[in-house]
Amino acid sequence: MTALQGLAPAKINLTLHVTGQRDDGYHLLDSLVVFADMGDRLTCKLGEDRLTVDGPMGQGVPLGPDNLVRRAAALMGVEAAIHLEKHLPAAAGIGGGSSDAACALRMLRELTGKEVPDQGLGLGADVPVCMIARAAFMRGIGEDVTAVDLPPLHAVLVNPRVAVPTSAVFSGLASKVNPAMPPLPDGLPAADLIQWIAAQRNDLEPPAITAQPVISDVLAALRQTGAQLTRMSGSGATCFGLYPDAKRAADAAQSLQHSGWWVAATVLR
Ligand SMILES: C[C@@](CO)(OP(=O)(O)O)[C@H](O)COP(=O)(O)OP(=O)(O)OC[C@H]1O[C@@H](n2ccc(N)nc2=O)[C@H](O)[C@@H]1O
Ligand SMILES: Nc1ncnc2c1ncn2[C@@H]1O[C@H](COP(=O)(O)OP(=O)(O)O)[C@@H](O)[C@H]1O
Repeated sequence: MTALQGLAPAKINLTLHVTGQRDDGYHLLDSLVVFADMGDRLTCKLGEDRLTVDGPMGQGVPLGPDNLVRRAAALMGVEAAIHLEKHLPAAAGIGGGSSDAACALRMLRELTGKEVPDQGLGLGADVPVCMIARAAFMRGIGEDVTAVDLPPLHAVLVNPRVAVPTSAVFSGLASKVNPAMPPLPDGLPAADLIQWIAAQRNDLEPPAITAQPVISDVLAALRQTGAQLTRMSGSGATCFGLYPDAKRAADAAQSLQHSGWWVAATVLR
């Protein structure tokens, strides 16, 4: 029986503008999303229905039918043995569960030849963008995904090891209707792109900081490493800093190792 291996990369919202709310409570988003060169690792084989989890962040990940990779197999209508090597913190604003689900869906699509219903939207608003796992604009509640070419960005990701539930952060928004992103000019080099991103927002940052004030400390620590831009991703608590090159990102990550926080230097694409 063929076994496939895949990477479920961390998802980073470089910008996240909340522009409205639908009648069902879901919020309308306008977000520029990129993916790291690191993440969880999955192995998938058709046959027995089984999930095993290990890896440095495997503790506490649900093993039952609510795990998003098991829900991915159920959505595809197949039984599969899936092994998940967890490297990303959960409930962290970097789509760990959504990216795992998307990776499982891609592998099951390849193994079965079946189409993925609705690009996996039923498993979470972040799953469609995680299906393409490359730089994209994400709009609607997450279902409207358009790939975009960006220069690679050198980054450090920092999570203070506190879980932030997404729905609670959306509920804490002071305003549900905020300005959309302006159009992104074509072909910006990295330095100009970073300036453009700096002029945008993550509207979920203030309510996430209210829920977990340590996020302010993470942003301040990243600023002190000389990052060109610091911001929170998604509903938090993971924050990122952007740097002009890989050496400066690696040095920044090294200088944050003593914090006890989860720290990763990476390239975003
Ligand atoms: C906020 C974002 C930004 O990329 O990222 P994360 O912080 O999760 O990484 C995503 O929209 C999260 O996507 P995902 O985590 O898949 O969301 P879901 O499981 O569908 O929804 C979890 C909860 O978030 C809220 N939610 C989510 C998406 C959206 N457009 N509007 C919402 O209001 C709802 O309260 C929902 O019950
Ligand atoms: N494969 C998975 N990995 C991590 N968390 C998962 C997984 N499947 C289900 N979950 C649940 O989903 C919740 C949200 O996790 P995650 O997708 O990592 O967060 P976020 O939406 O903030 O990026 C977790 O609290 C966890 O209980």
